Amino acid sequence: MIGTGLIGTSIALAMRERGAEVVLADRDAAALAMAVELGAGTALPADGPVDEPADVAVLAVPPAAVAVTLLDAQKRGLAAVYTDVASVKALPLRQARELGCELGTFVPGHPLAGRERSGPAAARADLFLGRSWALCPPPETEPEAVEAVTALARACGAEPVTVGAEEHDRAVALVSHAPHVVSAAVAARLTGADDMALGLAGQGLRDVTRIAAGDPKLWIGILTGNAQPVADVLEAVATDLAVAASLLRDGSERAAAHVADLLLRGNAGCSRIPGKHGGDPSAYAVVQVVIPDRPGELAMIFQAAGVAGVNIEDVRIEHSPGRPLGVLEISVKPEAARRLAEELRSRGWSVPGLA
Ligand SMILES: NC(=O)c1ccc[n+]([C@@H]2O[C@H](COP(=O)([O-])OP(=O)(O)OC[C@H]3O[C@@H](n4cnc5c(N)ncnc54)[C@H](O)[C@@H]3O)[C@@H](O)[C@H]2O)c1
Ligand SMILES: O=C(O)C(=O)C[C@]1(C(=O)O)C=C[C@@H](O)C=C1
Repeated sequence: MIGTGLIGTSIALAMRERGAEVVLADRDAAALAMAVELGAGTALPADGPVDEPADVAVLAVPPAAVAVTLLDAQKRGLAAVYTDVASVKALPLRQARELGCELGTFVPGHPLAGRERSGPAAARADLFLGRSWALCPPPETEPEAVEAVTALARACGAEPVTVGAEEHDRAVALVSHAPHVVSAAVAARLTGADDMALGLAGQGLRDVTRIAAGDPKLWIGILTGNAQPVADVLEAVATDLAVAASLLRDGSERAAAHVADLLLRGNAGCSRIPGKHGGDPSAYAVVQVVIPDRPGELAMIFQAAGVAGVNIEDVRIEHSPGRPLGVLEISVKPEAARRLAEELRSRGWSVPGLA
């Protein structure tokens, strides 16, 4: 593993859980030491060739560092197969080609999972469970190399998806990169907000701005590395926003109907975002349980689900800090929803829906 930040350490931890031997490197000694301390693997000697090449070397460094890191790793003979995890794919591949890297053993990759925090301390072995992992091998890549990286992605619990580098970049401009900029633009409005306004912030603002907390240094590399596709999406979003603003100023009923059209298109777009397993999000039923803010409450609810023989597919907690109650939303197979609701009611919890 070269690069022991959030993604590199998360992959290393996931592979360690599956019993793999992992060797780690990072130019930042503190990041490397933390990853070793977390049990992600052992440190690779700083330079020179290695006695025994690894099966796969993962380059988990910023997009602009991928090609030079690949060249260096290949010169050292670190592994049989190489992959990276950068959020953009055409740029590192083009740079790798220009630098004369060996492309037969290189499988550009991108796990579609992450966090708004950087560094090894934020790493999680379960980060990739149920997520897509894009693989963008160029024509030169050997099938055995693709197979090895496919197996790595699967071992981390992800679902490999093979796609061309340019097509990948256009897709993530829409589903990841432009949304990041939009989130940042909303959050940026808050810098001058007064404390009273900020005190009124609810979950909506937190949902829209979570990713805006991401590392600007990493993100500027991602955005400039995928500039044209991101700019295309941002221009379309900006047009929608400008039209909505001028319609709201207009204030007429006809104008309100046009704004409502944007909101309806928003609903339609939301409903197209796949659920946890990449399937139809409506495939699960949601059981809502009112929970008192007491220690042990969640454990008891999960135990009750186990007693009822109900597999929990996903959970989410809605609660306003400082309030004594919250709502636990448990996603289950539709046929199990009523059984779970009855079990929870029989144990004294309030389950308002599913009469
Ligand atoms: N953060 C996310 O949500 C996310 C998700 C998927 C993919 N990615 C991609 O994963 C890669 C790593 O991102 P991260 O979030 O783990 O960042 P990070 O900042 O947590 O970690 C990056 C690590 O790479 C190291 N590094 C930088 N240049 C290096 C070099 N030349 N040689 C060796 N080490 C070097 C840094 O010291 C750092 O420890 C990026 O390419 C990013 O686009 C990020
Ligand atoms: O969930 C987050 O915090 C992320 O930023 C993850 C996210 C994404 O947009 O989904 C961000 C960039 C990566 O390349 C892959 C995943």
